This record gives sequence, structure tokens and C-alpha cells, in this order.
Amino acid sequence: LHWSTKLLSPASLIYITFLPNSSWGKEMMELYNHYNRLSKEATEGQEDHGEEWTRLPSYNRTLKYATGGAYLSKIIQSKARLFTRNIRDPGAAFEYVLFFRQDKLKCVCIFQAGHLLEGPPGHVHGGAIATMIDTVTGTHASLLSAPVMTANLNVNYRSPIPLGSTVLIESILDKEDGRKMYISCRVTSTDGSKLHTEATGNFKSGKLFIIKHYMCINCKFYLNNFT
Ligand SMILES: CCCCCCCC(=O)SCCNC(=O)CCNC(=O)[C@H](O)C(C)(C)COP(=O)(O)OP(=O)(O)OC[C@H]1O[C@@H](n2cnc3c(N)ncnc32)[C@H](O)[C@@H]1OP(=O)(O)O
Repeated sequence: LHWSTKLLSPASLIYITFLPNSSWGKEMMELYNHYNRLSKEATEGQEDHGEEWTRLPSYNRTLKYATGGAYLSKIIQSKARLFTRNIRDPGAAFEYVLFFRQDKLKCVCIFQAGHLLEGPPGHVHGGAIATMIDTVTGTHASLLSAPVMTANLNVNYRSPIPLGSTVLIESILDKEDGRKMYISCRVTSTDGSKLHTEATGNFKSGKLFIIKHYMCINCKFYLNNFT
């Protein structure tokens, strides 16, 4: 088992989920190893290693405590889980890992869609695809500045994704306009030959927004680990 130790603090240990797990197929593992190698090269400080990538830690919570603007009861807080990490059965739903390029202009997510994500028979539910797109592009926007909210997400479904398959979700920063970020995203087969989904998103961040929505005693934790 590998887990991310790079950005860990003792307080964050409870949020980590193990990556990879036994459900990961050959394609998922090969791609994971590929980007992990590029990430290691980056952290080892070699000079000529092409694109430098960093693997994001895998959490099942965004924040330990959400208070203030979020108005959550303690019970809800303690039970809250990140939507994409709330099923314990490995391989059943969203299996994914996210890497971002050092210049933060590009993110790549390797996503294996489990059997609980069925929409049309044998294929992935459009809402599950949109969820992953929102996760990747939203995380990308957060990396660029601070926690964000999705203001707008446009999704074009081009070809169905077979259930159980592994796909690549790549996001690119198109434009930054003050506190607004415009990010586009493509979901393709792992060799890039088949386009499954295209999307564009508009995300909003800002000091007031953070105070209103993310007021928390552990906000530093979030910022430290997602920026
Ligand atoms: C670890 C996992 C990370 C995953 C990240 C996932 C992120 C999410 O899914 S968030 C959940 C879904 N999103 C939401 O619930 C958001 C709900 N909406 C809101 O809270 C607000 O409408 C919010 C924050 C988007 C904008 O609020 P606010 O800043 O007050 O808007 P407002 O002042 O009217 O507009 C600010 C700017 O944004 C633009 N804007 C606002 N809404 C939109 C929109 N829907 N589409 C396009 N542009 C918009 C406005 O045009 C304006 O632009 P400009 O400054 O050029 O005039």
C-alpha cells in the first residue's frame, strides 16, 4: 500500500484514504505508476525530467470542522464525508487519483468507474461523470488560489463510458479573471483516442467567500493541503 506522506500533518491522518487499493485494474495501476514516477522525479529535484507532477493526497473529508457560514451541527460534521470518497467497498464507486503539474496549469485524474455508478445499462451515469468533472476542475481551481465554489459547469457527453473502465480526466486553466477561474476539461480513454466527455467550468474564490463558507478552526489545514 502506498499513501501520501508528503503533505501530512498528524491532525490530517484521519482523513487519508489508502491509494492504490486491490480493486485497481492494470490500466489504472500503469497510469498511476507513470504519473507517480514523474512526481518522484519532480521531488527528487532532477533538472531535466520534462513535465513535473505532484500527486494530491486523498482525503475523505474536505474540512475537519465546518462552522460559521456552513451552520452544520456537530453530528452532521462528524458524519460528513466527501461525496466521492464515501463508499468503503474498494472498487465499488469512485476510484481515482489526482495529479497536478508544477505550474498548476494542468491537472490529470485517473478514474476507474465502479459498478455502483451505473446509468445506462453497462455504462457510467452522467451524474457520476459530472461529479468527477466537478471534483477535478474544482480541485484544480482551489489549487490555483483558495477554496472555490462552482458557479457554472457545462458538460457535453460525447460517448458513453463503459462501467468498470479506466479513463483520464484532464483539466486545463483557460483564464483567470480576478476571483473567477475558467477551467476546461476532457474525459478520454486512457490512450486519448476516444473522447467521452467535454466540459467547461467557472469557479469563484475570494476572501469574503472563504470567510462565509469555510470559516473553520482547521482552515489552515485545508489551505496547506490543497494549495
Ligand atoms: C475536494 C473536492 C473539491 C470539489 C469542488 C466542488 C465545488 C462544488 O461543487 S461547490 C457546490 C456547487 N456550487 C454551489 O453550490 C455554488 C452556489 N452559488 C454560490 O454560492 C454563488 O452564486 C457563487 C459563489 C457562485 C457566486 O456568488 P457571488 O460571488 O456572490 O456572485 P456575484 O457577486 O453575483 O457574481 C460574481 C461574479 O461571478 C459571476 N457569476 C456568478 N454566478 C455565475 C454563474 N452561475 N455563471 C457564470 N458566472 C457567474 C458573475 O457574473 C460575476 O461576474 P463579474 O464579477 O464579472 O460581474
